[in-house]
Amino acid sequence: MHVTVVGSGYVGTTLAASLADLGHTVTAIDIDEDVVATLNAGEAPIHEPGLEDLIAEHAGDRLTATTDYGAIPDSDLTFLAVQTPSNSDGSLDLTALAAATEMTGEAIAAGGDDGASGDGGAIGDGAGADIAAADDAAPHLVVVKSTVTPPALAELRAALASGAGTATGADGAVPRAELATNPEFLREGTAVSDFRDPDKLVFGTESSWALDRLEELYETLLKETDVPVVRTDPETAMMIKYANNAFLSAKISLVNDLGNACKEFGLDAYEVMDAIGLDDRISEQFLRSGVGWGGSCFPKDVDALRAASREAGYDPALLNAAVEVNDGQPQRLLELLDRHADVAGERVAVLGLAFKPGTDDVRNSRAIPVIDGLHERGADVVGYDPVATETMRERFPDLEYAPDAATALEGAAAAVVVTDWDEFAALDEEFDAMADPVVIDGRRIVERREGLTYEGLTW
Ligand SMILES: NC(=O)c1ccc[n+]([C@@H]2O[C@H](COP(=O)([O-])OP(=O)(O)OC[C@H]3O[C@@H](n4cnc5c(N)ncnc54)[C@H](O)[C@@H]3O)[C@@H](O)[C@H]2O)c1
Ligand SMILES: O=c1ccn([C@@H]2O[C@H](COP(=O)(O)OP(=O)(O)O[C@H]3O[C@H](CO)[C@@H](O)[C@H](O)[C@H]3O)[C@@H](O)[C@H]2O)c(=O)[nH]1
Repeated sequence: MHVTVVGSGYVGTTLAASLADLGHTVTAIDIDEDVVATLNAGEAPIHEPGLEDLIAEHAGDRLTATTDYGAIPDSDLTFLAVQTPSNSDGSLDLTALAAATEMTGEAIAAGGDDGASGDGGAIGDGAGADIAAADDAAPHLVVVKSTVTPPALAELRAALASGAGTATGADGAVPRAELATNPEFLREGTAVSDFRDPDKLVFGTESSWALDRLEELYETLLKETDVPVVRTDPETAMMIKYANNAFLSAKISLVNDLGNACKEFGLDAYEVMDAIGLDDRISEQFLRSGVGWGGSCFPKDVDALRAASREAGYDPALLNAAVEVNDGQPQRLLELLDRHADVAGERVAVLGLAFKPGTDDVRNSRAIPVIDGLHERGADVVGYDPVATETMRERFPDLEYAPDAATALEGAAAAVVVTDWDEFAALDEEFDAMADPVVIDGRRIVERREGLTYEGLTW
């Protein structure tokens, strides 16, 4: 199939390159000219293991990038993978996605003589005009990949309809575009392999025609794997996405709540969690306590779900508490540090800047409140991350960034560990170069040993 993907960030680029790898012809559209140039040069605009190889293999062949929405009407379907950030009150900021949706609709309407859909036949040659539709006309399928609260889908439908307009079919006006949802569950750091081997696919459609299109698109994946497919309506599909993220975030917050209690009791939360993870009903995954959850998804999605629920008349108590616990973890880490060192005027190393290992993404990284707290204490902060230095530099341009962990630790009065990069587990004599070997570990990655003043956040 010929697929257009609007938005070439973490999700859109992974989707575009992976669909090309499945054999589809993919046009990636982004408003950022640098992103488009990078893709067309066969390079990845973001750090994601395996992505560079896929792009290098397919760029210029099955994968092309452009800033021009004109490719949309000639494609069989269009994915929307534009960002959906939070407003300052936590609610969903739909501005970018609604604009992209309307522009997609306009491109469909302006699709020209040979039709609004790759195989659907002619529908229109301009928005709002008197248009004679071919008998076999099908609308263009626009699939929302971005994460959008169920109530917000109404706004996207309106934006799509406003852009695309209707054509005159045999039985009267017919929409030129139909909306579906196909939420994404990939994790950063393992995005490419998550796409190829997902836990589930969720198709939210309003017609059997749209469902058939999605089944056709994912045919190879469905044959290669025994991935379960959830077929439902667009709103339920998006609620599944939010419920998934809400559940996982709340699980980590519960683990942190229990972990904080363990710490006060002088117990090791990891020993406790390893044991409860043996219960199939709990599962061993997402039981790692520490400095909390960050990233571009959990914080904003939980906030958007809370805001949308409140708007609908329900205040979700447990989700509110999950956020409260999460917000408290960086503070607890700093309080542990205070017990061992007065860092005013002292060099303090922050090991790990990315919100998790395997990515250069620092959105809502726990490193941000930790660095803020260190600055409040008057510390001289030096940060180190294997790949996220440049992205964090945008947030903290004046911070000192070390080229490696050893340099960051040299002469430091304390070190705090924020990201569980594997390489931190191998650190040993590097700590001996510290002015005072105080290590506060927010991820249980550094080995506790003789000669270190070591504190784990929950152990
Ligand atoms: N990052 C993840 O791990 C992840 C996983 C699952 C779902 N999601 C959801 O997917 C969506 C995208 O997230 P992301 O992290 O890839 O975002 P991102 O910020 O990395 O990328 C968004 C891209 O869209 C482009 N863009 C903005 N407006 C545009 C327009 N009008 N036309 C074309 N391109 C436009 C931007 O230039 C940017 O390159 C969000 O809704 C997010 O919640 C993200
Ligand atoms: O036991 C754990 C597991 C994770 N985390 C933290 O939780 C955050 C999120 O981690 P993870 O879920 O692995 O990464 P994301 O890439 O944010 O992926 C989540 O968010 C995506 C965007 O919605 C979804 O697609 C994924 O399914 C969902 O796992 C990170 O800060 C981790 O450090 C913990 O603190 N303890």
